[in-house]
Amino acid sequence: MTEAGRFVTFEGGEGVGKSTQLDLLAAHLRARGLEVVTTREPGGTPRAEALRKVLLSGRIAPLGTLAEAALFAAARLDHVQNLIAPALARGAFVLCDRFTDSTRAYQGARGGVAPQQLALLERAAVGALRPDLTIVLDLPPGVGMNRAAERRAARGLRADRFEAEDAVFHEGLRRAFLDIAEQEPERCCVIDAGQPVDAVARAIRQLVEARFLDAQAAAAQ
Ligand SMILES: Nc1ncnc2c1ncn2[C@@H]1O[C@H](COP(=O)(O)OP(=O)(O)O)[C@@H](O)[C@H]1O
Ligand SMILES: Cc1cn([C@H]2C[C@H](O)[C@@H](COP(=O)(O)OP(=O)(O)O)O2)c(=O)[nH]c1=O
Repeated sequence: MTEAGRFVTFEGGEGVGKSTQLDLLAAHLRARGLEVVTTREPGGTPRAEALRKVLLSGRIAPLGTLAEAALFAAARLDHVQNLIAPALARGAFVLCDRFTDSTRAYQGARGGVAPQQLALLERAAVGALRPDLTIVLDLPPGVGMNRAAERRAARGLRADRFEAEDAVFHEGLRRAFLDIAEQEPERCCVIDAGQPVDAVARAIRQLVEARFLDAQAAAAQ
């Protein structure tokens, strides 16, 4: 468990619906009167957002995946110290779009950085902090990539460093997230993201309520 608050992360490949579902869960929890902080990685603080720009531009890629992993960790260190940890200490729900599992999947499983090196970077960035719950949104990569491409077209954006990777990369990513969920079943929950938005949102609400809010209500009785 984290400190007083609750730390929930959303993970999965591109276009699986992480930010859509994060916003819906935030609205639901706020309607119940809870303090909710929504954030994302890489980013979440001004310094980490500056690192995000460089990472997603692809300018770090020539330095290799270990250097990329180190920069993701640097962004995460600032994010944890200045936003996530203080919010948890206040007792807030912190909902984060991607976190350490994205580094494990993208830079580790797909990028080939050794697990021991990733573990060192992770420890330096987050210390003992672990998400209380990680929601892994699972979708065949073709569907997610199409969704992400439609979203980009609607916003007039180009594919970033990772969206531009090929189908084999994205299929491997899906497997990597499912493997993480299998290894840590108490922390991770896999949800079928191919369902309509409302059905996915309902599944997530039920999960969060059962895990955090029902238990709280029972303890208060
Ligand atoms: N369950 C869903 N079914 C169909 N389209 C969806 C669903 N969830 C999200 N989308 C759409 O897919 C695109 C990507 O969703 P988004 O939440 O931005 O994904 P992510 O944050 O995982 O990249 C958006 O245009 C969004 O409206
Ligand atoms: C947090 C994190 C993200 N990433 C990648 C995954 C995404 O391609 C990108 C973040 O872009 P973003 O637009 O937030 O993700 P999405 O496309 O799912 O909406 O950075 C890593 O490679 N390692 C990490 O540790």
